[in-house]
Amino acid sequence: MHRVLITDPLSNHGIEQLLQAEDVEVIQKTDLTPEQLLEEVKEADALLVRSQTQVTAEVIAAGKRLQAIGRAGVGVDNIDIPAATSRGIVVVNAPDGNTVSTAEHTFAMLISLARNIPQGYRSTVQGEWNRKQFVGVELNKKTLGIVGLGRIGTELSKRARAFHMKVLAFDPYLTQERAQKIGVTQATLDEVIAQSDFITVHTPLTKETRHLINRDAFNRMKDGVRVINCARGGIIDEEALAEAIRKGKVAGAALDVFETEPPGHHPLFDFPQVIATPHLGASTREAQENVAIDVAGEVLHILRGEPFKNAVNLPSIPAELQEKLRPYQTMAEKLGSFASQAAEGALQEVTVSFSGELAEWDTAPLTRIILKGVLSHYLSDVNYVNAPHLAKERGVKVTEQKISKRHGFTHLIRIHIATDTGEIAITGALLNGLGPRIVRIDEYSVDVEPAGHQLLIQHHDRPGAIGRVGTILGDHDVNIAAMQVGRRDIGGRAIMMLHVDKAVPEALLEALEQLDEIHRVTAIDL
Ligand SMILES: NC(=O)c1ccc[n+]([C@@H]2O[C@H](COP(=O)([O-])OP(=O)(O)OC[C@H]3O[C@@H](n4cnc5c(N)ncnc54)[C@H](O)[C@@H]3O)[C@@H](O)[C@H]2O)c1
Ligand SMILES: O=C(O)CC[C@@H](O)C(=O)O
Repeated sequence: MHRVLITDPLSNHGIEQLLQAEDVEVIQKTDLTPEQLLEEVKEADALLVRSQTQVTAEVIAAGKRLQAIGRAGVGVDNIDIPAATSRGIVVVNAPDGNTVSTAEHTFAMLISLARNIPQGYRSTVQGEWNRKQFVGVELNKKTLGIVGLGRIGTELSKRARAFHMKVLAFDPYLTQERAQKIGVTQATLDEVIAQSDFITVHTPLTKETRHLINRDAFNRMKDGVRVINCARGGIIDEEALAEAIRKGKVAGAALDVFETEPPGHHPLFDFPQVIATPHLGASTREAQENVAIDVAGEVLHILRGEPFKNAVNLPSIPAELQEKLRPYQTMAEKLGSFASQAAEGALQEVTVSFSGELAEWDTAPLTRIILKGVLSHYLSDVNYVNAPHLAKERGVKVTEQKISKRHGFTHLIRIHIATDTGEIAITGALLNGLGPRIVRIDEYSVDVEPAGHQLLIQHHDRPGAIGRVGTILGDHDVNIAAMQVGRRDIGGRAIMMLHVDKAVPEALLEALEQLDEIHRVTAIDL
């Protein structure tokens, strides 16, 4: 039974699929104190949040069973992603579900700002009839500057164009072609700042975007500019904004998000030119149902070991590529595990080479799975989410290579492991009708199914060696299911690969090592 803890208000309709799932227990507890959250998360297999719950490294450490963290929304700045990745916990979000709602809220803030609607409302309901104080401006023919032309920025630009605004957009990933397609003018950040009558930000909050709109930016804006932030508090430097309003540079500001939330009585609220809402961009029935449905479905897939998308801490894999790579995934992990068990010494480097048809594909997901197989021999709690992170943390160099030439096989995966005392290379292939096979161990050709209990014996090629090994296994009641022998030269170095029916006892390993033609014996369990 999977336990899913939900700590922010989510649409029940959205999480219906979780509530109805027979293999899921849903615990909904909102407004938890940090201490209560640390207690509740201990037994959770998945944690679902919106933007209020702070999923800190401490919370993640307390969540010993956590496999997934689901964010019912876009921004994941309330989740310690590196801490989750380090623990191998997948973080998924719902990037599309609240796009329209937030674009509409931003546009509502734009119009409210232009026409002083909140101020007019407050004055009128207080019994005033002040028709001179709230004179506003038209949006028609004005310039809207958008910083961040992603999902929300793009939807907002459509609405601005419908009001005959000129739209300037700055986004490092915006192409001229796309700008023309959606009817905006691609601009630099400086041009947006200097030429816009209204400036709105729609970027994530990152170290690059924190205080992107700062004092220097305000000084370069048009007099009477109006600014909007429905993205994340902190993209606009609030102190610099207050100063720009005081100096008369900024005619108005509309804020849905704040550097600290809730903001309490924020100094900016003392300015009549400032209008504010409590992070309502995504607060519509439609958005909340969308994001809850999306993220609940993703979490369910993760808990059930099914394919999922929208992982924030994993590269997204196109469905077509997922289908291509799926047959190789099990083999990749087995090969990685075999290679690390066959290696001797402290792991230093892992080099993965793909040849044949595999060399033509994006094989990074397979490299992740191989790395999981390799590291699982040395570390517990390794999965393909944290494998690269754990390798890097331990100074293990990981290299991926593509080799176009074929070796008689339609594709090959070769894993070379270098340790502080030596190296070994294992090559595998997926044979039609036979499944995964190890076809080379170092320079020896073999045909080994990477499964069950294996014995890898490195020995000197000598008459009777095989017989003596067989006798010792028999003496220890270990039956041989299959056996492969490979050698370089007659009388030279050679290997035996034995597939045996049960785990190899330590006493058997010691007995084999007594034979003077034996160099090394390794038990490998897959
Ligand atoms: N107020 C709300 O309730 C609410 C709701 C949804 C999203 N948001 C916030 O809005 C943000 C944008 O959401 P989205 O769905 O459009 O995200 P998105 O990822 O689709 O778009 C973000 C865009 O910002 C651009 N960008 C990144 N760094 C930049 C920089 N330094 N300068 C200019 N552009 C930069 C990216 O290239 C991308 O195109 C989210 O990160 C989230 O924080 C707020
Ligand atoms: O959940 C919310 O209400 C806000 C979500 C929003 O900030 C987001 O980043 O998606």
